[in-house]
Amino acid sequence: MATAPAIAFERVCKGWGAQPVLRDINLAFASGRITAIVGRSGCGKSTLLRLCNGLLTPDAGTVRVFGEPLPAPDPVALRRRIGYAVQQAALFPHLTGEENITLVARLEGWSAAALAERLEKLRVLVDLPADALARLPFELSGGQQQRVGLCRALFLHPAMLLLDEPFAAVDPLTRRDIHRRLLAVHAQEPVTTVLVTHDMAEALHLAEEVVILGAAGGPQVHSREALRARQGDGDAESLLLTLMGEADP
Ligand SMILES: Nc1ncnc2c1ncn2[C@@H]1O[C@H](COP(=O)(O)OP(=O)(O)OP(=O)(O)O)[C@@H](O)[C@H]1O
Repeated sequence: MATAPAIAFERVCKGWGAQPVLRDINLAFASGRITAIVGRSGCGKSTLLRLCNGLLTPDAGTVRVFGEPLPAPDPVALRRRIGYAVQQAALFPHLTGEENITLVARLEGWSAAALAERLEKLRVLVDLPADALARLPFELSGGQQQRVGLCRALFLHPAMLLLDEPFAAVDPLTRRDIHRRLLAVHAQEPVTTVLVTHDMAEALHLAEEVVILGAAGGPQVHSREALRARQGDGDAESLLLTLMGEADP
């Protein structure tokens, strides 16, 4: 029997005032995969992501997460199963790296030993220097803040990871390193991941499936394999950009 998708959008509409943003969206995100969402600025990528964790509610249609329609009976419990990381990391400025990463687990009453074990595992996986844990966010580099944000999003063993341009603000070399780390984490803990990005290379490097949002006929879903087969490795990024342009309503 086929497994249910981790997230399913069924005829979902969302807008602001009279301005429709997402119209009649049907989409499914497979469990355990990384999917990238690309599309022109303002086409509704972040809106779509926030519909996945119930931060926003659709005007019409249904969002199902782990097979259950939102709103979940216990939205806080649902959100704790979903890691969420955004651009600039959005860390609590008055908490150290460690405190940021472990905050919710401490609220949940994890033992000191369990906290320490999980923290060390993630710290090593994302290659965060041990001394960075004791520092406040303003004392960390942008790349270290991103790593702290990633550890925080992953700490509770989420069933789903939502990443909203989390690597946009770091230099290309650091970004490449964090990509490597994210793939290493994903190999060990294959969590369903939805990544919003403007970076076509990032989308193709990290995701097996790329969704172009904002097309007149609805979202276009492309497998990385098919994109590479059509255009060869080097040019898959250009192909994706061309498809995005063609998809303009
Ligand atoms: N809280 C809000 N109130 C009113 N309008 C909003 C709100 N949030 C988003 N919008 C509008 O909805 C549209 C989609 O926004 P969204 O942030 O989802 O786009 P995006 O594709 O992620 O954009 P970008 O690539 O620039 O980050 C935009 O026109 C935005 O101005």
